[in-house]
Amino acid sequence: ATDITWWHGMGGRNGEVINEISQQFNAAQDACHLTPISKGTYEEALSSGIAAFRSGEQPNILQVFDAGAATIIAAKGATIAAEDLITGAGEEFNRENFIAGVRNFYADSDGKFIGMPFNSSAPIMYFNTEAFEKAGVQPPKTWEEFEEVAPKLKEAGYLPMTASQLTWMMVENFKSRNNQQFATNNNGYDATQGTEIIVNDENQVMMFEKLKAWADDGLYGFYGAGWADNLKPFEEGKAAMWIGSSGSFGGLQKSADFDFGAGFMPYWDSIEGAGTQSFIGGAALFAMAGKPEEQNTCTAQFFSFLTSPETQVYWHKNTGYVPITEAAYEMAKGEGYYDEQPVAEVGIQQLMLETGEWSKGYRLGFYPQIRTVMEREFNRIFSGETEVKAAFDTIQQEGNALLARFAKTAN
Ligand SMILES: O=P(O)(O)OC[C@H](O)CO
Repeated sequence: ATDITWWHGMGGRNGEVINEISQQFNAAQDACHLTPISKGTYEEALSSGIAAFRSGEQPNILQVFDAGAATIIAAKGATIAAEDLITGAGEEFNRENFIAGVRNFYADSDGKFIGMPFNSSAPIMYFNTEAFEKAGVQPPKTWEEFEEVAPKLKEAGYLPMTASQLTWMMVENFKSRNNQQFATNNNGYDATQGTEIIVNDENQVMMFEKLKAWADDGLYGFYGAGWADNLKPFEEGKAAMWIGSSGSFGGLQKSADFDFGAGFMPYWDSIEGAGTQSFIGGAALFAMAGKPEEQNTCTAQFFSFLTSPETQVYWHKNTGYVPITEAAYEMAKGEGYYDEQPVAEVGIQQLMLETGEWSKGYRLGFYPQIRTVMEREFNRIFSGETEVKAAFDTIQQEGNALLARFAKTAN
């Protein structure tokens, strides 16, 4: 068999399911043998993959998260477009088979798939059913409703809300859910040169002033700006709501020992045109260049295997990532899966909400580094070291300096 390797950035239950689908691929045929290797976090997988490419030791497949899309797409000669790889290997491929929300994020300006969408997610609102029953309130659809119910949840003895990765939730998806422009040049899609982020605007600043005020009033718990910092109080049954990834559903089913439901991530009723879909989250798989043809053929076959309805539904059910093809979504529906597990449908429904002018996605170079600047400033906001507006002015300035540097390298 021809050996191929897949570097990824997943751990926990999702990492286990990656191993399971790799074994399923290996068992389904004899010509190729796939070895998945966890490189740590999404950030670590991206930097390891790029470093390995520079030294000629790249894997066949690299998982790259949404935030790293522009970086990997612009890395000259580092990847082979997934669509070219698949059709070149004689496999069937049709963009229209994919749900609308995933078609653009990892594609070039002509719609050609550069990355192969794999684990697509939405940031959703999980809620502890008993907390809402005890408080006698309904899960909020808007942040205005949150402001009404949060004091009652607090009175009932709960921390009303925590939220995962604030950059993803409260900046990127604040922009998408509220149909707010995130960057010039059509959110970065139309050009790399001259693209600037827009984050120190009135509405973005308002979101964080609210979060800070809610934190000061004990209505929102901030335990750090990173991925894993805020889930524990929800898992322990102390927080009534957690804004987290739909891709955390598989893990939560094992770790949360109580009934929970989910709804869409709230938006602001006060912002005109708000309530649009969220950006596609999660990651895609990139075929690294410089590999022998027989290995590329195996990579193409694995990409086809991954998008088969059976594999997609297995992945969806075991992790919570959304089905990325219409056929897989229909298969899950046809099996009655969402009657049994309505939480599992929330992510895909949120991705299928109305498309706003600014909800289709973003393409920003060095964006993982911009997120790091944001995280530093968010920690300073919640520790009281800086005012919200000043923090976002800093993010705007440092973020745009990073974008300008990226534009030079992409020249
Ligand atoms: O936790 P995930 O995999 O849903 O990813 C969330 C973000 O999109 C990653 O940047």
